[in-house]
Amino acid sequence: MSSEAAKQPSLLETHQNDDDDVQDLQDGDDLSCIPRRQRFLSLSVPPMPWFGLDIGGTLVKLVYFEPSDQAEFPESAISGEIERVKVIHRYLVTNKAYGETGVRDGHLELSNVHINGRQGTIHFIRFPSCRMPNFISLTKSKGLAYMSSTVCATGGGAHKYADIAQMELNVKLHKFDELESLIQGIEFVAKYNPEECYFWANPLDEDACKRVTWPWSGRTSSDPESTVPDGLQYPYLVVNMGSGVSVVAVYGPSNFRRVSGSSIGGGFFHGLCCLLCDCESFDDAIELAAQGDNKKVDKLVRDIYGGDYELFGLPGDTVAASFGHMISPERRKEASKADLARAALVTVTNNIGSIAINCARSEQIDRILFVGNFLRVNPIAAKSLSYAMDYWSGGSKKALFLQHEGYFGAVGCLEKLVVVTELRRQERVANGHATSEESLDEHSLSR
Ligand SMILES: Nc1ncnc2c1ncn2[C@@H]1O[C@H](COP(=O)(O)OP(=O)(O)OP(=O)(O)O)[C@@H](O)[C@H]1O
Ligand SMILES: CC(C)(CO)[C@@H](O)C(=O)NCCC(=O)O
Repeated sequence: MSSEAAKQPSLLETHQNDDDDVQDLQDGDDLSCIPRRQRFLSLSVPPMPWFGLDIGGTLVKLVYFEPSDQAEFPESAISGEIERVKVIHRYLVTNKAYGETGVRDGHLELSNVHINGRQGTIHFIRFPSCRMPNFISLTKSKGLAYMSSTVCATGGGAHKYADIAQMELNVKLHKFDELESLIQGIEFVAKYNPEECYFWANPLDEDACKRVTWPWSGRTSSDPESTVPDGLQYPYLVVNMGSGVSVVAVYGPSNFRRVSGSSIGGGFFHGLCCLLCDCESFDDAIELAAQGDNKKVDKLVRDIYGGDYELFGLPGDTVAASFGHMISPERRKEASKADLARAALVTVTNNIGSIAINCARSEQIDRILFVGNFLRVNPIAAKSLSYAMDYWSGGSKKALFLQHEGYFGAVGCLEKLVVVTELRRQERVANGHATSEESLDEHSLSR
């Protein structure tokens, strides 16, 4: 972090785009001077802006819904409130970076989606979880919390930060379970993006290897003439590779079970690379690993057998012992930082692959969906998992991947606005404040 940035430890150090005219949130701006209007809070639909927040062990994922339909503001909205929403909106969508650490993944933007009865675009933003205290201070100092008095949050941090949000911001976090949000988010995004799901064909063949779309739409296709291959039908297995790893078997909408997990995940890889290779960031660690050779570090089956372990079908180039060569001082001298980073990557990937195939076998599931930010900028892991699922299942099980990798929890949480709206409506009906329209609205709480 630059010394300039260090003086301003907030997410709000803007890196503006080329457009000089963009009106932005500046350090002097304080939106809380615009009076809070009870009118908004008296409606059952939560006030804009709408956010979904997934506060994970390493990264916070923030998704922001930008309405594109006409009813952006209720007729009752006052100009101050409208201005405030517009300023926040401009700030979020005209910047690609927020300070040193916040990033908007513009390439993932998802338009024409429907959330809570509104049509619009979802924007995807992430920043390190260690910046949460700065995020809260910023939200407080800029008065942003006045608008979003209803925040849907998931991930461990939704619990960890609930009291602080209440005390510092007077904001109630509506907490939703991270795995339920994850599955809901996956199904939501895949429904809107036909290109979302893909697999790697010929994963280990550099020339023939390619990404192939796996049409999700196939899951609902009843057209017997259809040549579209099967989509992601139930049941499917989700392997969420975040800081830690959770494995979830999904049998139908709202019917899922966490079947396994592991602490040897993205956090382990990142931590080990910082320790052994002096990496400053996850992206550095991945870049370094791409240049390394794990065979200089890992002991292979052929190092032990002189070839394959035929009786039990273990090929000679299978890793027998991760980091196994490192007991030798000579080998330690020969192994470069890149080799160590590659070995760390292979260790984590193999461990996850092994858990995934065992879970898929015991649950009798053929489609294995790998998600989570460990897969960000990490095709080595994705290709290796693809090969492993195919090899160890004799071709019966398939590794599938999703474009929005680590954002599904936040999206599922955003969709939970439907639940919050319903709760607000019920509260208003119970208190005798509901309009006749609200009283008649039988919004579904089914998901
Ligand atoms: N820019 C990044 N900074 C830090 N880690 C990153 C980054 N990009 C990818 N990663 C990897 O993604 C992992 C975090 O993934 P993800 O955001 O899905 O999980 P999380 O929600 O933080 O963790 P958990 O679900 O275990 O609470 C890190 O451990 C790291 O391996
Ligand atoms: C603790 C969570 C669920 C937090 O997201 C995740 O980091 C995880 O699944 N870790 C692995 C825990 C285990 O060993 O099962």
